Amino acid sequence: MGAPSTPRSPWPAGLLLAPLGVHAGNDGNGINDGLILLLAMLVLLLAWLALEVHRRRARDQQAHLRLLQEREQRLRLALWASNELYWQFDLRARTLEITRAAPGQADDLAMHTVLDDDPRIHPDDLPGVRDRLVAYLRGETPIFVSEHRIRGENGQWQWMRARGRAIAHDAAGRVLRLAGTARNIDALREMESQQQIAAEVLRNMAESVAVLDEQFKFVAANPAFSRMSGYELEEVIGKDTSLLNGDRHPPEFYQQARQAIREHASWSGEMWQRRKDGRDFLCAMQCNAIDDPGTRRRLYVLVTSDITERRRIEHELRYLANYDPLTNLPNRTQLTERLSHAIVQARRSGRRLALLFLDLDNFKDINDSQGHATGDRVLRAVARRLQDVVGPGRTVARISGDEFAVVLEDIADGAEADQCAQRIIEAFEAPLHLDDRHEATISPSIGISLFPDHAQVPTDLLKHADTAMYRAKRGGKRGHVRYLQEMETDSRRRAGLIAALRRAIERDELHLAYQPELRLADGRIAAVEALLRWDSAEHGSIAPDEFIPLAEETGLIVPIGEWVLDAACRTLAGWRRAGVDPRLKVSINVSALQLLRSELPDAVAAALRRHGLPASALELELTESVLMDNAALAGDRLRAFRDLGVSIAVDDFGTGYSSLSYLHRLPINTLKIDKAFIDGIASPDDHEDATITTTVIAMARTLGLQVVAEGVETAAQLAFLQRNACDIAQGYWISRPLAADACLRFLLDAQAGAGARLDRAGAPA
Ligand SMILES: Nc1nc2c(ncn2[C@@H]2O[C@@H]3COP(=O)(O)O[C@H]4[C@@H](O)[C@H](n5cnc6c(=O)[nH]c(N)nc65)O[C@@H]4COP(=O)(O)O[C@H]3[C@H]2O)c(=O)[nH]1
Repeated sequence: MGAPSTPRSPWPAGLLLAPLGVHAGNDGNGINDGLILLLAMLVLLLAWLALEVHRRRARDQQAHLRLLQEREQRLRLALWASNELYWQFDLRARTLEITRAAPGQADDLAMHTVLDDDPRIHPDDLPGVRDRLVAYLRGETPIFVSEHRIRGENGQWQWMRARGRAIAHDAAGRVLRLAGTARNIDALREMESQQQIAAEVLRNMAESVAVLDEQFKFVAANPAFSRMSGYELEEVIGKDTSLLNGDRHPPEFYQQARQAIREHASWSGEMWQRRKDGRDFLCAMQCNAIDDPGTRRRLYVLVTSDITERRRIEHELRYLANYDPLTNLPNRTQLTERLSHAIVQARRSGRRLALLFLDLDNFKDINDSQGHATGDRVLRAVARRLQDVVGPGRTVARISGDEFAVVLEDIADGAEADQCAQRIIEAFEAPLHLDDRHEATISPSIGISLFPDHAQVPTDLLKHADTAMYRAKRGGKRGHVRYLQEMETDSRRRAGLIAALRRAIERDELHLAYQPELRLADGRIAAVEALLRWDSAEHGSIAPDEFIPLAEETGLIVPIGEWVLDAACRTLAGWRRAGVDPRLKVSINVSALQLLRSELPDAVAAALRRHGLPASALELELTESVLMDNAALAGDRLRAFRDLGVSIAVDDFGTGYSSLSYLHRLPINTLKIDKAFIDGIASPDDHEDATITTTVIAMARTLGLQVVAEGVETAAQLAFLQRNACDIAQGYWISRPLAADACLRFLLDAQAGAGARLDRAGAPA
């Protein structure tokens, strides 16, 4: 478009002037005619001009109309193609006029206009729309722009983005109408929201996600990448991923991974990487190739998780599953595995293998008396000692608690296993070094089983070695025993007895027998010893020598001992009420485990209180070996009993190699000379027993201790004891252990008579 040009005349200027010049010289008529002609021509000319102007205007109008139509067509096309609609909003009437372009019937585009006198904007978006409108009307924004939901023709909410401006004002300049375009942006918003979610997911992912170019240079990465690698994004963009390579893999490893990604468009695996701070971390990686649709270049998306910690925990769990954390020795699981392997080898080579099953003697006592920390130190020291003795090539395992095992592969015969067991026992004679100041001495009992002689599979080898170990224990501990088939019945019985013993109290299968003790000086029954009896519903009557060791091993002796204490006190209290001499004492046997438990003095005091007995009515019997084995604690415990007023007897005296001078330092009242010595005192061939007995009696007298002779079976023995001024005699010659009511009759009869009735026919209980 240019400046409007002046309309040009269809006649050249010379033509208009030329007729005027021709008639310039004519007279009057000639002048009139000429004038008329001239006027006529002028009229014609004017008429022609008017016509021409009219035609021209018509042409211009048509051209303008075409232009307008063209423009309108273009506008329709633009509206239709851009998917926009045209709107006008009347601020006073609050009506919204919407015009859309849509294909008409004749393949043209038609405009459809609808007037909405109740435009519905989503209530959540309404305040925002209002604010933006007000901002525009106040001139705060150059145009009105808003994204909001309106109710569409189908009744559904649709997101629209509207842009518009004022198109009409009133005289005061206030805006009357706004107009503009708007488009549905549902799809756009959906896409934006998906992009936002994807971006948010990437941002919050624990896995590091990095995008690499074809040369394996970083293009992008999420925050987890920085957390994992220690590098900020800007430090790595454009850098090669080898920036993270450590030296845990050879360079070829990384090359092969890249090669695999290039060839297969995908790679996954584990890789050690190095953080910015130099620490290595183990990654699980997944790398996939993608083709950027925009640039058509190939990219790699690398998703990485740090599995260092997970792997460490896995290792730890595997270690815990196979090793004992206290001693670092293989545990039972690992032992079984190694045994299986060793069995396969032995089968191939035709050689033997031995399994040594070790249990520490009296370990329970150490644990109970000196605490678990000391117990743990002992176990660690035992593990070291065992490894030293058997040598590095052999498996030493800790099975549980104080049980260990040694596997001897490739041995010729059982004798070789015996020798190794003996070496172990001797090695434990030297004290174990616990720390700079503490030592402990402990011995093992060892059971031995052999492949192929005794078993074919690890579990049986273990079971048989365990059985043999129990036999070694019962054989006096600190020894080794090889498995024999016959032991099987034994161990089955043991297991059965233990199970039955656990239920003995609740099933009321226990009772006490009482054996009177005779004062030789005046024939009075000074005490009765309470002896435990067990009549098992399944196993019949079991001797204390059989079930007491089982109760001690299993710890059942603690509740059973409490039961004995209570039952003995109850019986004595009943007897007292029945008229028995109140000077009569009841003595009960106390096992090592009971002594070691700090609750025993309180339990004793409580039982006495419960049954209204004075402390002087109770005597506790402890075997000499219990006192010797627990020397450190025994003194304290015994003093607690002395403070209570309860007396203490040393049972089985003479069997435990203790010195009287040691025992003298303990607050004890009575020595009970073991039956083994009494058996020989009246025999003319056995001077040794007689000498020992008289010496013990004499020494005890000088130390102010009372002496009881156990197991007196004959009148001759009794006479010997009387002659040698023994204080008290106990044994079948005086009375067998009696049931409580029988014992009561015995006591009352004895009181009634002049001295004890020597009841050789008394029914044993
Ligand atoms: N051959 C023979 N034996 C005689 C004679 N006089 C007594 N005896 C037996 O010798 C044992 C004496 O008990 P002990 O040395 O304390 O030895 C007891 C004691 O160490 C233990 N025991 C018994 N009752 C209990 C208890 O309640 N608690 C604990 N911890 N141990 C107990 O069991 C062991 C055996 O007890 P019992 O079988 O009752 O055997 C009793 C008794 O019946 C005799 O003239 N000749």
